[in-house]
Formats: sequence, C-alpha cells, structure tokens
Amino acid sequence: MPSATNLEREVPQVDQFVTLLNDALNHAQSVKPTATIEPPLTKSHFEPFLVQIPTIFPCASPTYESENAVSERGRQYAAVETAARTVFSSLIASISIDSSEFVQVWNLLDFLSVLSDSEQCDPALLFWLVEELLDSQTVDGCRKIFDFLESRRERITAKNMKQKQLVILRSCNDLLRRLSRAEDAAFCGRVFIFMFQSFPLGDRSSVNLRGEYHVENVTTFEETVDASEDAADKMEVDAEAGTPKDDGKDTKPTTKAVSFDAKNKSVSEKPLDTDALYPIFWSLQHFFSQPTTLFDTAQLAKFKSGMEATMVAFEMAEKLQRSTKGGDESKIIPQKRKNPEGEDDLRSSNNNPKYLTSRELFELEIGDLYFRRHILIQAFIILDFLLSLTPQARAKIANITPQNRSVVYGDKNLGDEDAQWARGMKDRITAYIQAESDGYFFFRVVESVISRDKGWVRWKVENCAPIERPPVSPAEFNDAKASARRLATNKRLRPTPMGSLPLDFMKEGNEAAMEKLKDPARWQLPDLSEFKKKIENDDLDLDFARNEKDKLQILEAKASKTWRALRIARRAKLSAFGKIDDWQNIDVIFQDQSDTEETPEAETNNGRRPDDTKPIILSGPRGVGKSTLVSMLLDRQKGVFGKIIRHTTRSPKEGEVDGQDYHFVDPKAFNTILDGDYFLEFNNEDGFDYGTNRRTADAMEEAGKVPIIQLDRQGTQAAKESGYSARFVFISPPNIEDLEARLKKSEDLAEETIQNILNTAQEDIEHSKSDQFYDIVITNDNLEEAYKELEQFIYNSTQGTNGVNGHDAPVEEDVQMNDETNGGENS
Ligand SMILES: Nc1ncnc2c1ncn2[C@@H]1O[C@H](COP(=O)(O)OP(=O)(O)OP(=O)(O)O)[C@@H](O)[C@H]1O
Repeated sequence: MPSATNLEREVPQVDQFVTLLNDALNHAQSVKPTATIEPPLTKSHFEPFLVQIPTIFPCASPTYESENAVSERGRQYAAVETAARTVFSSLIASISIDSSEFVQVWNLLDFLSVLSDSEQCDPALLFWLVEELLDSQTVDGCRKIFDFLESRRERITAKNMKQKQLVILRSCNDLLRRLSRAEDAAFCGRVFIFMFQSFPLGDRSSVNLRGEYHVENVTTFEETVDASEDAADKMEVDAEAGTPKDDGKDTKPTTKAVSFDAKNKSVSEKPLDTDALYPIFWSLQHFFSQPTTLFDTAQLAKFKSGMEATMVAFEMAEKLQRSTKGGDESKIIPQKRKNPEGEDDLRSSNNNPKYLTSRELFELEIGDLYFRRHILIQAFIILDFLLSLTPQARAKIANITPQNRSVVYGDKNLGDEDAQWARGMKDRITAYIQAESDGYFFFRVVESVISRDKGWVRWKVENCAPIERPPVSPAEFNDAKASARRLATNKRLRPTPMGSLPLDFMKEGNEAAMEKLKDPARWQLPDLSEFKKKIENDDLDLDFARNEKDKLQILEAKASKTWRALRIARRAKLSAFGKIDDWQNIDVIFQDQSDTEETPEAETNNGRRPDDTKPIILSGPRGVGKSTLVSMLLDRQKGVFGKIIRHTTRSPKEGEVDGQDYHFVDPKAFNTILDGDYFLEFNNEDGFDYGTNRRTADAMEEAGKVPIIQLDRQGTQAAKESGYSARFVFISPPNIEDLEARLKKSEDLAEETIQNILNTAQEDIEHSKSDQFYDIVITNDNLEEAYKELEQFIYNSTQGTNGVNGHDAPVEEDVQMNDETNGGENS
C-alpha cells in the first residue's frame, strides 16, 4: 500500500479528493442532523459529489476511453484510498466514539459504501477502515461499530463480496480473539451471526479443514502436595501456553504427577481421596485439548483409568449432595480470573473460559454441579471422537470420495474392547447427567448440539462440498406433479368401504333384511374387554414379527384397535386418559373402574350441553368458593362437564387419591409432558412441580364434555398468553372480611398464611377489574345466586330459560357410538 504522506505530496488528486470528502461530510451533516447511526445515507444524498469525481479522475467518467484505463483506475483507487485514510485518521484522532461528533465517521463510511457500489474506490476500502477502527477501540467501542455494521450489513455486503470477504473474516476473527467467550458471550454471538449472514452457508473460509487442535490451550496444575503453602498464593489459572517453555506440548505438569501403574487399577472400584484424584483429574484436560494423543495405547489407558476415577468421584459427590440436602451447589465460576504471571496480556487471559486448578479449590469444584457438567461434556465429546474410529463408524463414511484425510485418521482404529468401554462410559455419563434435577433437558440440549456438530464434521470429511441442491429437472417436476395428482384423485369406491358392515342382505327382501338389521352386532358397542384381548394378541404378534413390514402392519392393526378402545373408554374412564403417556400402552383403561375420576352417576348424562363448549377456566382467590361452584355444576348438569385434575411430582398426602386430587407422577413423566409442550400452565412450589395437562382437557373435549379448569391468576395468565381458547371466569369474594371468615372456617390455616392469601386476593381482585382479562367476574356472596350467574354465563343468558336440564342434540358421533347413547337415554 502506498504511503499516505508521500502520495499526498506527489499526487494532487489526493488533496482534491480530501477536499471533496470533507465537503461531502459537511453536506452529510446538513442532510442528517442526528448524531445516531440511523438513518443510513444513500447514493441520492451524495449525488452532487459523485458527479464531481470525473473532474478529479477523468477515468471515472463512463464515457472515458483510453488504452491505459485499467492502470488509471488503479491510480484512482489508490488516491481515493489515501484521501479516505487521511480524512478517517484525522476524524478518529480528534473525536471519541462516545461523542456525538462521531457521526461523521459513520457518514464517511456511508459515503465510502456509495463510492464502492459506484465502482469509484476499491470494494474493500470500507472494511479496511472498519478493521482499523475496530483495532483502535475498546470492546465497548467495538460494540458501537458493530451496531453500524449490523445496520448496514445487507447494503455493504451486497456487491463484490469476493473482494471483501477476506477482510471481513480477518476483522471478525481478530475481534473474536479479543472477546472473552464467558464475559462477552452475547457480543461473540453477534459477531458470529454477522459472519453467518455475510457468508454463504457453505463458505469454507473459516473451516478448520486441516483438523488442527487448539494445542496452546494447556491446563496447568500443581504437581506436588504441599500442605503448608497458602492456598490463596497458590491459586493458579490455567494459561495459554504461548510461553516458550511449553513449546506447544504440555510437558511439565500433566504427565509427571500421574501414575497409572498396576497399583492404580483399583481406582475404578473405590473413590480416590481428593489429593490422589487431583492430578489424575486435571491430566484429563490434556486429552480433551489434544485428542490425537489417545492414538497412543498407553495414553488411552491413562485416559480410561482417569475417566473411571473421575466418574467414581462425581458419583460420590452427587450421592453426598443428595444425602446432605442443601449441599454446596453454588457456582464458583469466577467473574474475573487473574493471569498467573501477572502478565499484562489481556488477549491470552480472555480467550477461553479457564478453570481454576488450585488444589485447595478442587474439592469445592467437584462438589459443583455445573463444574461436573462442564467436564462430562468434554468427556462426552472425546468419547464420540474415539467411537468415530470404530470400523462401524468408518463404514458409514466409507463411500465418501474424496475424503478429507486430515480429519479422518484413516490408519487409526479403535479396538473392540476400547470401543465397548467408550460406549459404556458414554452411557454412564448420560445416566449421570440425566439423573440431576433438570438433567434430562440439559442432556437433550447437549445431545442436539453434538448431533448438529456431527453433521458439520461429516461436511468437513466431505471436503466441504457445496451446500446446494441441484435444480429439479422439468421431467422430474412433471413426474412428481403427475403422481401427486394420482394420489389426490378419488379412487373408485370399494363395494364395502373399510370398517363398514356389508349391506348385501338388503337384496334379500324386506322381512329378512329387517331381521338381519336387528342383529345386536349392528348396533351394540363392543365390550371394552374384547379389545383388551385383541390388543394383547397384537402385542404377542409384534414380538414374533419377522420383518419391518410385518411389524408395521401389526402396529397399524393395533393402532386401530387402540383407537376404538379409547373411544369406548372415554365414556366411563376419562380420568384414566391422563395417565396414558404412550399410545402403545393403554392398559390403564382396562383396569377396574373404581380408580377412575368418573362416578357411575356421572354417566347418567341428564345435563344439558351448552352451545359454547370451549373449556371454562375458573380463577379466583383461595377459599372464594371455586370448588364449591364446580361441584354444584358437576352435580346439577350431570355428564356435561369434567373437572381437570392437575399433575404433580409430589407424593400424595394422607387421604389424597391419585386421579382425584392430583395425578401423582414422577419427574420423568412430568418432564415428558413438559417437553411435549402439553402443559397449559405449570409452576414449582416447595421444590415440586405442578401443571395442568392440556391433553387431559383435549381428551375430555373429544369425549364430548366441557372441561372445567381451576387456576390461580398466574396460571390463568399463562393459559391466556399461550393463546388457549377458553372462557375465563373470575370468582370474587363480596369483600376481604368475608373471605377471611370463610378461610378461617373451612381450613385450619396459620394466621400468616391467611394474611398472605388475603394479600394475594386483594391483588387478584384489582387485576380482575382490568379490561377484558376475564369474560365475566362473578361475586360469590350468596352461593345460589353466584351459581345461577355462572350457569347463565355458561349457557348464555338468551338460552338460560330454554330448559336447563333438558337434552341437547346428540354429539356428532359415528353410528356405533350413537347407538349406545340412545340406548342409555333415561329422560
Ligand atoms: N357464597 C358462600 N358463602 C359462604 N361460604 C361459602 C360460599 N361459597 C363457598 N363457601 C365456603 O367457603 C369455603 C371455601 O370454598 P371452596 O373450597 O369452594 O373454595 P376454593 O375457591 O375452591 O378454594 P381453594 O382455591 O383453596 O381450593 C368452603 O367451606 C365453602 O363451603
């Protein structure tokens, strides 16, 4: 690059262009009086200056013709660059990025972007200056520069990306090196997103194609035990081994302190004391940062016994924490870590989150759940790496040609015994992580990140093949269209559509036909127990299925029977539906009726169905009378409504019945429902989860009943926010004193609890007054009147007189189901 001062002196156009730039900046300030990044200045704002360029550089004119045009363009680009750098340097030398004057730099960059798009300067010029700007600013300043880049991203990356991509990549990577992943995680994310959005998905520029490992990331730890030393003085942070003594290899600490001789074999059986475990544990970091060292059998043996010892210690730590409730789960991830040598090298100390490796901290660290998880994820990744060396894993990528040999390690194989160990260890880690309180979800996140990463690794093995689908040929398109049409066209109807009974007898003459119609099999619902046997037979057949095709057929048959059984069961065993988590196991509906929600009376079905059958959510303070009103509704409109019972992970209290007071489930079952996003609302109280399963309500609706859900204010809010379609009713006490009296009368509550309930009630009442949150607010003063108001709302006042307790039209059902309804009618 030519030196600015020399060119300035030698090339008069530089001076002229500096003047033009300054004029343009003055003009910019008049058209954009704000001091903010937005709005961007565009070509139209700089038009008067663009037309002046040919007067400085004749070659800039579109009509210019010369055989030296190319070299003249080169000179123009150099002069524009020098002028731009001159103006840019004087601006950033005199104005702080925090000052409002700094808008001039944004304006200059906007002008350069216009110049670049009009091919009046080097396409990369803007990014060269941005690179310098980033270099000259603190991380806070860089955030502002990124605000600018993000707001202009589409515009500045639209043209000539090829010339720009190198400098973008360099600036972003430089910036990332300066940022701490732990402390500036959000900013790092912004930089990555900027890169992802600027470069096409399949761009290989930043791919580590040679499969190099970050060997400088060496973890140091204390080699010898010295009880007399002051722990605070000794506290060490593992350092980037940029120091010459490391030479890229962690010679010093990791190997010396660890002894993996035969005597140490017992580590897998009983826990080591922390002093013995300390060097073994930290030496694992060496394998985590340099997995290829595991190709050496001795090193692999070290890794294996180190992992075994670590797992035993972790399992012990977990057991201890469980037995001493409230064990130290506090995070000890420090906010700021000091550099061991006190060197003023911010870059190296900020690059990666570090571990504190002091002996004194070790016990605390392994007592910390988050720390243990960190280590186990590292181990998980390494085990996956090892398993990628098995013959089975290799077979999966065998047909990829050409392979990127740098990441395949073709000559290295993992033996059967080691592979078995690695699989066993992976399972052990999985079980360990999942056993923690929110471990199930945490592990799912880890699993999905790792599985995505495997996709990228495969892409690397494929030498980063272009990520694009070949266009569909017209012939393929036409074929697909024709077969879609074929599939969508109505086929000829079968003489006996699937599932319907033959009607041939109709030809046999009236009397005989009528007799046949009386056959109970035509109108009676089959007995639920029949399906039990048939489903059991299907299960048996499944066990003996010879191939996938047979299995699928049997599964389909089972699904059909299961569906029919559920349809029959919905009449009497609705509460059991909440206990079904897997369609393949519906045994619960075949169990004795006594353990279901519905009482025999509920089947008498002499209530009236409202026109609006949306679920009803009843909210209100504790003790206001919600349950009383719901009981009245269930009693007076039999068979029409169904109360939704919440799920909980706590155990039943004395007298509580599963399925009546709560559905008592274990955390895994609860999490499965949560994971499926089936909870309408959920909360955690005293360490136990509670939630309302939307599926229970859906099943009830499907069974033709109107679900009634009792929720507190937060639950109601959650249901509303999730867009749940329901009718929202608030039951209000006549006043706080009455509520207090009811609470004191009905429950044996401590004074403090009562006061808390009353405070919440006050807030609930205030909130119920806010516009349109509830569809109706009913004051429960006189119980009978409150009930009437509720019933009127449910049935809608215009229809309230129209024979409450009368009969509604039957629910739309298939013929078989209707048959039973008619048979059971008792009005
Ligand atoms: N209108 C009323 N007048 C007097 N007492 C009433 C009235 N309505 C309900 N009660 C009584 O108030 C007490 C609390 O009623 P209920 O259990 O139905 O309240 P709740 O809102 O369901 O309470 P929670 O939210 O704690 O379950 C009961 O003893 C009930 O008989």
